[in-house]
Amino acid sequence: MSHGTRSEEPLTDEPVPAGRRAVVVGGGLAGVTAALALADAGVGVTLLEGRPRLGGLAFSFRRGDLTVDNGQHVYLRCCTAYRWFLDRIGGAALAPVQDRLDVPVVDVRRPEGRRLGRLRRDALPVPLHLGRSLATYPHLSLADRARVGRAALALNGLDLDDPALDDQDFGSWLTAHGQSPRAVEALWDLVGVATLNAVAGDASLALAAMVFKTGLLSDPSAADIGWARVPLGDLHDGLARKALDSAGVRTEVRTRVTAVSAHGDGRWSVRMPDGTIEADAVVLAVPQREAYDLLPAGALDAPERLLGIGTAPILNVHVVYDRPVLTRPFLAALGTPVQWVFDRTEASGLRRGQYLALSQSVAHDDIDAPVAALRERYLPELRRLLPRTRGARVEDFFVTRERTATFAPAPGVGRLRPGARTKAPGLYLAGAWTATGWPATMEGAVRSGVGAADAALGALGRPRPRHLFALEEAARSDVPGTGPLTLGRRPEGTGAALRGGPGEG
Ligand SMILES: Cc1cc2nc3c(=O)[nH]c(=O)nc-3n(C[C@H](O)[C@H](O)[C@H](O)COP(=O)(O)OP(=O)(O)OC[C@H]3O[C@@H](n4cnc5c(N)ncnc54)[C@H](O)[C@@H]3O)c2cc1C
Repeated sequence: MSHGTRSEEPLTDEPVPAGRRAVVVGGGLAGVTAALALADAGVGVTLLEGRPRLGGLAFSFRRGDLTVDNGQHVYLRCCTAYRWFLDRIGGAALAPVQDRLDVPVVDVRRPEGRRLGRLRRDALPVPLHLGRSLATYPHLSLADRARVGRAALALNGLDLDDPALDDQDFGSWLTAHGQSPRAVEALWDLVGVATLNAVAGDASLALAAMVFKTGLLSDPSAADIGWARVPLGDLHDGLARKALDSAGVRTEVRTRVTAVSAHGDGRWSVRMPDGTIEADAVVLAVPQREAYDLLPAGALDAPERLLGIGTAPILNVHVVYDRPVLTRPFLAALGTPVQWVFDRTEASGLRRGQYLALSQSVAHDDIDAPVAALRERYLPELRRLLPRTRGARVEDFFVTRERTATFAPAPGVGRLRPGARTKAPGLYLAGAWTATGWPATMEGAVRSGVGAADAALGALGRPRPRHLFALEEAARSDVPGTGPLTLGRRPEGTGAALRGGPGEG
């Protein structure tokens, strides 16, 4: 195989000049981003993906007449890199952001019955934009509301560049700042579990502070929630593929890379079951375990650190009812194992009834449970949460399990996440698990792809495409002197992605 031809048509009359060829391994959001960025800079790019589709951990599949997402994905207005990505692939209009943050939160445990609260923002400057919502949030006592305000201000005062933050857990910090177990459950974990895929006690203070500071306290509109109104696959596979094709990237799916090796003259060989591709730069945009397996000796000082980055599961419970049972696009729940519920009807193509997806983060207890047990657990909970389900018939019930949905954002994980550059010239790392400063999100994945492409373009002597998302360089690295791109400080406001974030009955 060589770059410059696709199966159907020649990409260009001009062959890509020597010294300007790159292979990107892995067609998740990180890899697609890196491939687009490199191709936009005039590099000849081959993108190799082991599965039959692009999109990595954020994909869709067919189940009868339904198009199902493997897991509900949402993002926030402050996810500027992911929004740039949506624009770049021509998908922004298909995944719009709500006009103004509005999250219905239903508590079903209260003695007086089911109670609805709202987390909303006003058109006021930070932090006043959340003041009214917090002051009237019915799931917290008056005293807790006042203490939450004080803790939010203290959180906002933390310096995200202080490496000591990553050694502490968020739960202990919250306790030390007067947060009651109820405040943790009804507010901090409500947001934190969905964004970090960990409860406060298991989360790095650095990552939690990053999420809350950027998502809630950087800009009044930062936490407005966006989600795809079409199947994820339409964006991350269909439109991404189109954009790659028109940028001249040669994309090979069902192509698993088995080895990556350096020639010694600065060039690289990328081996697949049916051949080898030569390149001047290689971006490994695969999960950390696969990256560890593919990294040549000496590429990182302590490659075993990659194996120290844990993973955390997310379960999605899918229920199709014979009638509408939820009147909002999504809701969050308290006092029940149900975390977030989304209306998936329109995006899935369902014509009759309503399709709900329950997004269950930190799903260690459920991830291996049989479907029958999950059905027995969740259907009664939905009857408590959504009264209209009580008279409705369940037409379909199934689950999707992502055992390694995210990296575990545990204290100390920051030290284990490598930057984009390796010690092997021409070899770069990308993936939501690399040192982006973000938790495992679509935003982090896109940022990492931009970072890897930036590093490769510098080495290849190619100018950065003007429209490419701008990350700021940060001087943190596990490879002294290489200065990889890490924390992209938000160019225009910022934030975090709610996982399982966005619908009341
Ligand atoms: C259920 C679920 C819900 C989520 N919810 C949200 C959310 O609401 N908001 C949010 O922002 N994020 C969410 N995330 C996280 C988000 O999906 C990921 O952080 C992001 O998609 C990771 O992208 P990536 O490119 O870094 O990695 P991946 O998506 O893992 O891509 C890596 C790719 O490399 C390929 N690959 C691996 N080895 C090889 C090889 N040897 N050769 C070729 N290809 C290879 C894989 O097949 C894969 O396609 C969720 C994830 C899951 C699973």
